[in-house]
Amino acid sequence: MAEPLLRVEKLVRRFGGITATDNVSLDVSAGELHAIIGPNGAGKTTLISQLTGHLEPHSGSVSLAGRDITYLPAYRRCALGLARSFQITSLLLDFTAADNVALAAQAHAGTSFRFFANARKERSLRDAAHAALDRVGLGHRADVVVNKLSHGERRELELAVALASKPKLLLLDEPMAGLGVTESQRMVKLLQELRKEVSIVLVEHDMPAVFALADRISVLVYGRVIASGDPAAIRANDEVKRAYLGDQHVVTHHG
Ligand SMILES: Nc1ncnc2c1ncn2[C@@H]1O[C@H](COP(=O)(O)OP(=O)(O)OP(=O)(O)O)[C@@H](O)[C@H]1O
Repeated sequence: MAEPLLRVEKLVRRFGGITATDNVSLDVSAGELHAIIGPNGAGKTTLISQLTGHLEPHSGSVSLAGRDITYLPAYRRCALGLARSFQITSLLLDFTAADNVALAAQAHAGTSFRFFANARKERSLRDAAHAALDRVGLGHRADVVVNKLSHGERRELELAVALASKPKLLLLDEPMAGLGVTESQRMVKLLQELRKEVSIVLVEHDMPAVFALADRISVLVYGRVIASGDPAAIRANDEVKRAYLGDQHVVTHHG
């Protein structure tokens, strides 16, 4: 079998007496959309932070395309093709949508933020920014200051920012959070498009969205993966039903 794009092995991270990720292991193949679900406090964000390099594990390992990245700093992982879209917005509110993406493209290209004036003018950065904005359907809003964008548009812009580094693997932490029904349907459609080009790890509480999008789902409860499988297997898993899905209305109206 081909080597997975991402391999997580026995990742342990404690906070005082809490084991936030407790021997978490999972594989993500190239082209896969792998969702991670679980109740509040299950360790999803802690897991993502260890994948991006914002948090060090106490033990275990993470490898990307066969390379051990467990202790690489975040910027080196980004250069290797890992991008994260944050649960809490990291956009520059007084800058335009295009500026935000151009800056991300510039950071990826390795040039200093001191030369931001150039990010605006530099043709290749501007083109990369517009291409990323087009991919998320925000091309027509390129020159709008982030402050004037709607919440849904900001979420889309965060995706464009993440795409600016041309990632192999995109880590998305609750992209649907705070979106209304129409906006989250748009986000699902957008992710359905993006997943054709980039592998995705998706942490999300919106179960209809997860079940509409995922190839595979891992369920975290108290820091442990209690099940991993395709959506049908997860939906039918008794332990998952007991621990998490319970009576939740798991339908696929985003389909
Ligand atoms: N910096 C920290 N210091 C202390 N405890 C932490 C820290 N970060 C997370 N925790 C604890 O680790 C556990 C896992 O938290 P985490 O935020 O990873 O869960 P989550 O599944 O992402 O939750 P949510 O769905 O609410 O975002 C929780 O018990 C949390 O209180």
